[in-house]
Amino acid sequence: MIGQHGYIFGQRALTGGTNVMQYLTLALFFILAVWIQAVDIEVWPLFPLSESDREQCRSEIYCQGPLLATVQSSDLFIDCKRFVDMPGKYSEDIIVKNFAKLPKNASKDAVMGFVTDNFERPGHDLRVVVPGDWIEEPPSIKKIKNHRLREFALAVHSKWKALVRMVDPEKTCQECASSVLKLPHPFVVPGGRFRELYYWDTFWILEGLYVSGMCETAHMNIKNFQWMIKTYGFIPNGSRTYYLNRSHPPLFTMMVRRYMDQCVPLKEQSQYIKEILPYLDQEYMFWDKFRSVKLMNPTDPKRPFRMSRYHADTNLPRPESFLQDVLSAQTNGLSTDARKRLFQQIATGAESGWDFSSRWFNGSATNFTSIVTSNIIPVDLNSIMYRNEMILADFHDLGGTPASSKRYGERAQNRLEGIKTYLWKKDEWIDYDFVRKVSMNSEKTFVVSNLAALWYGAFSAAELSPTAIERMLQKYWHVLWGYPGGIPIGEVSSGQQWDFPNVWAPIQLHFINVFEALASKLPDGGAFWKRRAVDVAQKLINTTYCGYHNYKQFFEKYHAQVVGEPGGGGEYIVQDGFGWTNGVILTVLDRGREETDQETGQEEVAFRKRERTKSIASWIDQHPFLSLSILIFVFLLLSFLVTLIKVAPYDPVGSRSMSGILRQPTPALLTPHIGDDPAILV
Ligand SMILES: OC[C@H]1O[C@H](O[C@H]2O[C@H](CO)[C@@H](O)[C@H](O)[C@H]2O)[C@H](O)[C@@H](O)[C@@H]1O
Repeated sequence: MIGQHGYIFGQRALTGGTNVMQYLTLALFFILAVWIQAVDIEVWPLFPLSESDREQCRSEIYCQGPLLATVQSSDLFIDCKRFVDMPGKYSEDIIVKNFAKLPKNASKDAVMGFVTDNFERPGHDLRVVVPGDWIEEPPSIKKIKNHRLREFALAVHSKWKALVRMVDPEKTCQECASSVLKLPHPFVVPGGRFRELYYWDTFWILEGLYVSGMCETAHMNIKNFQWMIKTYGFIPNGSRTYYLNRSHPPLFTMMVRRYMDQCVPLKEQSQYIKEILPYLDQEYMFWDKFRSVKLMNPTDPKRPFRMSRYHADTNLPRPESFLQDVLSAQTNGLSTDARKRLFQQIATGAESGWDFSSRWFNGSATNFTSIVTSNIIPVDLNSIMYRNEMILADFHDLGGTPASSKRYGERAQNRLEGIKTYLWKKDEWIDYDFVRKVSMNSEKTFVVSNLAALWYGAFSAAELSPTAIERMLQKYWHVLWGYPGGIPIGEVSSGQQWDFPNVWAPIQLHFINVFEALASKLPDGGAFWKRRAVDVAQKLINTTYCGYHNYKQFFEKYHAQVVGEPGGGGEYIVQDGFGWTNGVILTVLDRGREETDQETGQEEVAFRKRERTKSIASWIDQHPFLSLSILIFVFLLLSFLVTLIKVAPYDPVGSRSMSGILRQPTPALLTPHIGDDPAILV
């Protein structure tokens, strides 16, 4: 771009008559352009936005102010999110004026009347769309031989039709108030109360879409993220104005990498990288500029470690959980400043995606005044950033910008050393509180993020051998394999949703990947770890399958101790849908085709037998008289045959006797059909 400007300038300079000054200016521009390319990463973004430029949520309805406070404090709905998802029937100005007409201390009924008069139901400004690339039976699902699992996968696959949304401009007037971000393309929502696009959820949703053969829908989500980066300079938590002051775990670069591998033909990949890189650089810049903390490097103080933290840009209650946040502050009688700090820390907890977890508290997780998310250097976030830096180094290399590639490589190396210095504790990684300068979680209660560096490969393979990883995993045997419902998020039971006993599908997939990768690195082929991966996969399928059969729902989280039961805790009831659960189920079923195939014989035979029995039973049910007549007829026939055998002369050879014939095994019956189930021999 800079080169292009230089060229145009040069054209004008040449046509307007050449002079030394013009050449000098041209040369100066050229030098500037080269310098800009060479200095630090800070100058890369294509869409530079200063702190003050960055759009904040200023809406008096959806973000802050007396209207929001009055409606939410009136406790009209079970879930505060309901109100901030309601589009207005009029513009914000008109609604605010209508609100001013309400008397001070208006009754609950009066506030409800105001809401009904001025707002539509949540989701009114969104349209459900059936994605164009959705087909009844995608080839990869057809290939699942096990009948029940195939049907299960199809049930999950059919959920995409209910989870894809589009902003619907026709439903509301142009200037009507709404918290919806006007995404240009269709997007996949998690489901239930989550009616908008969610940043990190989308990673696992896309994984499921690949199994469903829906590259186009996956691409639409990616393009929406590109639009967000261009419009806001970063990717918010979700596509609502009230999420504009925080992001989510930064998985976009990894999503793009996977999308490219899955959907972009090899010969188009280098062009695709060139197109997408400015967006990835910009996202990286956001995290680097607004979420970095420099930590002392003891071996080289001039080269501090640049580590990441979560840090929401607000000190107000979260609009979608307004009452909870205000009550947390009130019950603890906090000063104005302390309230602001509390709200900032809570919103930061939401940015982490783990909202909420005992991980973020330096006291009891039931008392929000001890939440310190912003003060923590989290293992998972820094592992994600490390992986992003590695991918960006690779992309710049492929995209023909080796200097940038080198800089990202150096960043990755710096972070790796930082992780080792501050987070690594003998045989796991532990979050670090850089304010108090202590490791979190001093009681040594296990939380799965202590192994998150394994999920993203953020450790030095030279220093951590496969055997050391095996030891590390075996130490937590009771958590990783001790529960029938899968791997719980940790051992602490606090009542928060990112604590025991909740099992989250994405975490199961992380561990399946780790065990598979470990197996591939072991000299004996890693049969043991392959089995462990299958074990986790099997538990995920068992619990989601039973959950679906018992409740006809795909839950957002499950219970570690009771197969098929939803998880709980936190500030809203467990949701049905559910984007990332569906994505992980499809991925696991697709990958585990080998394993499920081995069981196909027995499974299929047992299934068909049950189906046959069921259909015979239902036929009898429908034709009671006919069935009775057949029964009497068979009885009479048998009695007649028995009498006949009794009176027939004894034949010692047996070849022609009835009983002899009945004993003759026919080759067809001896050949096990599908599987060796003895049931088929009858
Ligand atoms: O409304 C409360 C919070 O809800 C979201 O968090 C939870 O759901 C998200 C969507 O599935 C998920 O990404 C997150 O990990 C969950 O904890 C939302 O992301 C929060 O910002 C919000 O405060």
